[in-house]
Amino acid sequence: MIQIVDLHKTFGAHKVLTGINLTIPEGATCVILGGSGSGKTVLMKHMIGLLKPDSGQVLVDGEDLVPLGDRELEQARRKFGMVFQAAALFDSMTVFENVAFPLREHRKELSEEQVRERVRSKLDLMGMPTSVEGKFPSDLSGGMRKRVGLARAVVLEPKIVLYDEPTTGLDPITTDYVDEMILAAQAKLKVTSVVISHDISSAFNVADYIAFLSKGLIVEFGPPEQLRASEHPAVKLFLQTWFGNI
Ligand SMILES: Nc1ncnc2c1ncn2[C@@H]1O[C@H](COP(=O)(O)OP(=O)(O)OP(=O)(O)O)[C@@H](O)[C@H]1O
Repeated sequence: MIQIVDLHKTFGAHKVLTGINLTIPEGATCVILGGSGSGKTVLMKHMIGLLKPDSGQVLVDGEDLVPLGDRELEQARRKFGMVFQAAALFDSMTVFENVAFPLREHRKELSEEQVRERVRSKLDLMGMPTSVEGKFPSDLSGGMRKRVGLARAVVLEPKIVLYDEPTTGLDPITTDYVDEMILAAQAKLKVTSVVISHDISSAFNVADYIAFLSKGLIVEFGPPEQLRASEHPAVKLFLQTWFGNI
C-alpha cells in the first residue's frame, strides 16, 4: 500500500533522511518507532506529500506522490485519515458535528440523513454510544476524545490511517484504550495503519511490523519479535529503556 524508495531529505546542512526504504503491505499496521529527532515526523510528512524529498519515491497505492502538484496531492491525500497526538477536535462543535465535518466539506451531495447514518456507524464502530453525540469534546475523557478523532479520521473511508504519536502523554490505562482502538480500526475497517511513535509498549501491542528509524535510516524492519531480537546497537539501546538490560 505504501512503498518508500531511497528517500533522502536534507534541511540546510542537516541530513534528516538518508536513504529510507520501506514497504507497508495492505491491511497491515506498521509502527515507525524511533527516538526524538530521528526523523519520524519528517518521514510521515513525505507519506502525505506535505514535504518534497531531495530524491526518492513515495508510492501510495501505486502512485508516486513526489512529482504531484497541489491539486493532485489533495486528491491523493483522500486515501489517508489522520489521527493527531492531541485529538485536534473542534472544541465549539459537538461530537456529532466534529465527525460530520469531513462529510460536510467533501461529500456535499449527501443528505442530512446519510450524514447522520455515516457518523453513527463510525461512532458505533468505536464503541461510542448515541448519548455522546450531543456532547462537547471538553465533556469527554482523553481516551474518548481519541476515539472521536479516529471516527472523524475514517468517516470518509480512507484506505490508510496515519496516527501521529497517538499515545504520547497518556496514562497507561488510556494508552491501552487507544491501542485497542487502533486494533479495532484495523480489524473492522481493514485499513492499512501507520503509527508514528516512540512508545515501545504500545508499538509491541499494535504492530504487525515495526520499522525502527535511527539517524535517518530504517535500521530494522520486521514483526515485533524480530525487533526484540535485533543486534543493531541503536535498537538494543532503545529497547533497554523498556525491557531492561537483558
Ligand atoms: N522544516 C524543518 N526545517 C529544518 N529542520 C527540520 C525541519 N523539520 C524537521 N527538522 C529536523 O529534522 C530532525 C528530525 O525531526 P522529526 O520531527 O522528524 O523528529 P521525530 O523523530 O519526529 O522526533 P520527535 O519524536 O521528537 O517528534 C530534527 O533534528 C529536526 O530539527
